[in-house]
Amino acid sequence: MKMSDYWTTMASLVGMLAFCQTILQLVFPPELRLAFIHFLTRLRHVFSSHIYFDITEIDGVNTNELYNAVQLYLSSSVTVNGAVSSSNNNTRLSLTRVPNSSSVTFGLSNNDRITDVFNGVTVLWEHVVVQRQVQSFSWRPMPEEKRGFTLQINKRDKALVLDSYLDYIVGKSEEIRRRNEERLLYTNSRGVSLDARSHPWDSVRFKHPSTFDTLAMDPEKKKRIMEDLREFANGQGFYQKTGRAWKRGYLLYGPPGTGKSSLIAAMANYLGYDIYDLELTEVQNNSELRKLLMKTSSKSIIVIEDIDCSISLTKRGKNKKKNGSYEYDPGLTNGSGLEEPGSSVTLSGLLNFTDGLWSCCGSEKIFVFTTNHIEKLDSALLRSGRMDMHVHMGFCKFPALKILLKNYLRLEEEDMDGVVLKEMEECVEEAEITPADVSEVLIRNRSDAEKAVRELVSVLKERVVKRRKSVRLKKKKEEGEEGEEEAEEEQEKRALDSPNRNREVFGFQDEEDEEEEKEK
Ligand SMILES: Nc1ncnc2c1ncn2[C@@H]1O[C@H](COP(=O)(O)OP(=O)(O)OP(=O)(O)O)[C@@H](O)[C@H]1O
Ligand SMILES: [Mg+2]
Repeated sequence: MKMSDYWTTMASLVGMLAFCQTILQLVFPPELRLAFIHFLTRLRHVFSSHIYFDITEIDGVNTNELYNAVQLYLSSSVTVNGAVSSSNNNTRLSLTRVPNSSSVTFGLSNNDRITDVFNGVTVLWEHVVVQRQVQSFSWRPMPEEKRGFTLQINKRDKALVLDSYLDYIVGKSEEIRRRNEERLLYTNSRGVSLDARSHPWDSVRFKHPSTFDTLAMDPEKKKRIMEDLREFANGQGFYQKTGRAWKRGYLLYGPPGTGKSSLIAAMANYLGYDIYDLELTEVQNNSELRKLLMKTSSKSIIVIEDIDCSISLTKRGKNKKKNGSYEYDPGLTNGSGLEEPGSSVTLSGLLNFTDGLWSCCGSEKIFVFTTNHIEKLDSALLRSGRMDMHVHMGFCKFPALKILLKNYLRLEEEDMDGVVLKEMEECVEEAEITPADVSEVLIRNRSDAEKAVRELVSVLKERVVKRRKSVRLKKKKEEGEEGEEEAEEEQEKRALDSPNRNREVFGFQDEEDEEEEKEK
């Protein structure tokens, strides 16, 4: 064919295309045009040797976890698997960097394609993004996008893809997430639309440095928690065999600053789970609570912090409504008993949240409640099955103190003066000091380890004196006596500061003797 003939044919083809497009636009109104294109696509699929699978971002009401898995898997294929990226030189990649994230994420651009090879079979992925129809009236300012991946495979490879390729992708994506060591922290806010397509949780990258190594707590207790978590994460078979929902509840209780939130972060880092921090006061009713639960993904920790404060708890039976339901006083009544309209998260709603049928949608979920006042909680909330493990986070003891010294000052036990260590060991429990307070002293003096230890010892002693004073005062009040408090306090201080002080001066010997007497 001559060059001029070639160009003539090309020009007539382009002309024909333009004509067809004009006809299409004239004949079909915009809504019908899309349907017609869909029809043509289907027609092509029927006669094609290929089969297509659509994996949409939203699956009915829930987020489609397979979509997220494919996205993560493909983004890693693009960067890690040279074979894939080199065969897709024309692929356009989108680059994203989420706030708080250190890494850049690659992804397929809208409506772009990429090939992947699995067990010698080549498959084609397309990232399909379609603008939703802009409605004449909408509460949402921006038109929404409908996203999904289309997987194109040869019909003869269908069995292989369905049997193992998709499982492989899910497994691989989980591995990538764990490796990235970046999890998401979700939170809910009031008034978020809960329709099927929207996501009621806002998320940020979660990079909390707390781990079980940095956590100051009794090593035995720590070991038990870690074992429990490990057994839970590996327990799919067990939960299935015993007919239990694959979930576990933890109640963390103890005074402020003892590490409850730090433990939650350590759990998330240990298991590689996301955290859903549920702000209960922002939830308006049970049905909203249920919808929030439905939109959580598996492998996650659902946290309600300070359950006794975020929502003022009324024990079951105390605040029974006429219709037989029980309710929380969400702190809005100010004790007046007048409830704000629209706020009716009930105790049974919360119990269902943790233990009802809905709690099993998705699997591998851990519920964690924290409180400073366990005695305020309804016993129904605390029973096994809801809160399987109760963890008391208490004041700092000597083993925990050693962990803090190691973390903050890099001081091992053997690096320290034996006398100082002994002093700390003797004072720390009686001082009733929280790990947060110890951390504060150590952070303040972190550039000078010696000074930090000195200050810590003096803080511990001061607290011991104060505590003994308050105990004595209390005792005297009970006995109705007035005492020589000042003099006794002074004597106590001198005893603690004396270089020749021994256990008798400290008064420990007396206490032990007393205890021995009692035992006798
Ligand atoms: N057990 C601990 N191990 C290590 N650090 C701790 C521990 N407890 C407290 N801290 C330090 O104190 C700070 C406060 O701790 P955290 O927020 O975990 O306490 P909390 O028990 O959740 O307190 P609250 O009841 O007020 O929420 C943390 O930043 C952490 O550095
Ligand atoms: Mg906390």
